[in-house]
Amino acid sequence: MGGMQDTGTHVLEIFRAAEGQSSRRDADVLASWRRCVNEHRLDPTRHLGPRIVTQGELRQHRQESEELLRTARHGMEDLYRRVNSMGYVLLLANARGVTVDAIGDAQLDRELRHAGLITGSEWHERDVGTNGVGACLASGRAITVHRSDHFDVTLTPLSCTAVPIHDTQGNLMGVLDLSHLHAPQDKISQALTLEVMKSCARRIEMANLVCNHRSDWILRLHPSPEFLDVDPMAAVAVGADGRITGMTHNAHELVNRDLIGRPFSEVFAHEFEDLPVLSAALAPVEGVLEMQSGGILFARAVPPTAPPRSPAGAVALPAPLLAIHGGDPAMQRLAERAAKVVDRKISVILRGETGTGKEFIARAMHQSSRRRGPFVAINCAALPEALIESELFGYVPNAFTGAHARGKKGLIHQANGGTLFLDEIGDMSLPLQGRLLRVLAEHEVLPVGGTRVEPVDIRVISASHRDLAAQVAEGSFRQDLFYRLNGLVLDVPPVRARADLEWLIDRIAAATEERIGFTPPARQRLLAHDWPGNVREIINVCELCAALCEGRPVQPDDLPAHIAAAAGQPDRQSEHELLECLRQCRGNLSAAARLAGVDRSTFYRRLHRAGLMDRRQG
Ligand SMILES: Nc1ncnc2c1ncn2[C@@H]1O[C@H](COP(=O)(O)OP(=O)(O)OP(=O)(O)O)[C@@H](O)[C@H]1O
Repeated sequence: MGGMQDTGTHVLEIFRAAEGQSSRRDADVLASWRRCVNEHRLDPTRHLGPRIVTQGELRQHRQESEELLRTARHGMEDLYRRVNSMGYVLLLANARGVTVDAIGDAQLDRELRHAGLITGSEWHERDVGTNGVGACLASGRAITVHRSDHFDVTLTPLSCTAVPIHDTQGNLMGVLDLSHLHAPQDKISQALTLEVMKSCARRIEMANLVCNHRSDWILRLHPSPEFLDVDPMAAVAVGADGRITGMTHNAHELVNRDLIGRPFSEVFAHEFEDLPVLSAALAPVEGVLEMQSGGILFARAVPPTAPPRSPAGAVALPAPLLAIHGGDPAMQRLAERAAKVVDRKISVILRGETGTGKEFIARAMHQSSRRRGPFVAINCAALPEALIESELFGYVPNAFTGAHARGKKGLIHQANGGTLFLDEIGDMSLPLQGRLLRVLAEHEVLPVGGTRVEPVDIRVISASHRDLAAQVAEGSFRQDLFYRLNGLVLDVPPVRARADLEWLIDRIAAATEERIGFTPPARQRLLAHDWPGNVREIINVCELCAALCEGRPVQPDDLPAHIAAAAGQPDRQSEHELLECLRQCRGNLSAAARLAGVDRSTFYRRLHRAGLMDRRQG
């Protein structure tokens, strides 16, 4: 990268600013510099550069950011079309600062890679110093980090304009960043970019609100009437019970008070029943809405486009749990039961074969809960016996030969305020089971070599592919620990028993970097394959296809031979046999499946394969 700032001058300016000297830099940039020096203890003389996460980590980040990716993609493409060939790259980072999507000029590929402006780069301010994504995440505000505003001198040729994207509940979902590799010296050159980016984020949030709140009234808001219909400044969603259910971030600023969950009439000086009057059908001119806090806004109400949500008795699932399946009845039941306990002190055991998504579900439960601490996963079978104790419980300074002089926090401590996921709990040794029991019973950890216990607040989700009750009976698992862990048992079905196979394949395909798609014959082969239990096999196939196809749709020939051949296998029951089972059982799917000698999901899949049923039914 050319145009780098002189290191000495740069470092000096940062240190002076961190000491509180006045500066002509923007206040948000100065605040970030100060955080970097005083809180994160970063050294401006060192080249920090973004870490590039592993492929596995990237897949995980993309899966967790599914809603963000879906929400932002259209807006990103639209924006990129306007700045194409102008030396820009558009990045989408999740709330942890990891780039989960990027659109850039293919001709600049080498330069972009060199600068780390690619998917999988991690831009948290704590690691990389002041940068667009990191500073935007830290402040929650739109920002331009222009050239020498960057903390790391090697980033100073760049100009990065980053805007926050919020979900409909007001939580920061991620950051959209437009970076220029060789921006002009003058920061004012980027003023327009900042405004364009803000408007792009606003429209993304607006589209997301409309898409996620089809059953609610949408109220578009603007301080003046001219833009109300074409580009409203903000919007809120109002549910059938008259309470505000969602908003775009600007609504919060426009109305200047908390909105989510509040009755409409508490925020505005109008009754919920008045909303139809503000709808376009009844009011050819925009309505004037008075706020309870004083002041007025122009408003246009759009009626619901879908029937009301949550019929009596149905559980409203939080988004992360909603995203663990695509209509499989057993998974739906699992998600509903899980949703009921996410914020309770009930221990959960996830039971299922290896690779069925136990950790994936545990993460979704953590994300659905109110716990703000981290999710820490421990594979009890993979930790080396000699290390397991110090890894779990930590140790005090110089606790044993080779120990770190400053001591170390254990994994249990790291999960404080969050969720501890204990995978393969059945493989834990009996002595360690005893120590874990103490942590769970007393809510405190005793580090190795220590004499003072430290309090911890953790929620435990454990997983096992073994039968823990049988292990208790044979004496290899402590009964008292079993009772502590065994609150709610959730059985995770293997892939072969899932009725949402097509959804699962599409979801995993969409999470590949190339976002692969399948031609109809390839899709048919994939659906006809008898998958084993492990989701990882689908991941492997999708990644292989992504590598082989380089962006074009996947053909049957691109699939591994055993899958490409699947459609010709004669293992299927004939259409006649399937229909006969159904007829004998008067259309009762479960009974027909029993009659055919298979489980319900397999029977259902066979019906689908034989073209006798739409996969979305049933
Ligand atoms: N519903 C899903 N959608 C997309 N990917 C999934 C889903 N469920 C699981 N996966 C992916 O499948 C892989 C295996 O899942 P996970 O590690 O959660 O399984 P596990 O049951 O905990 O495995 P193990 O028993 O080996 O620890 C992971 O990469 C995970 O991200």
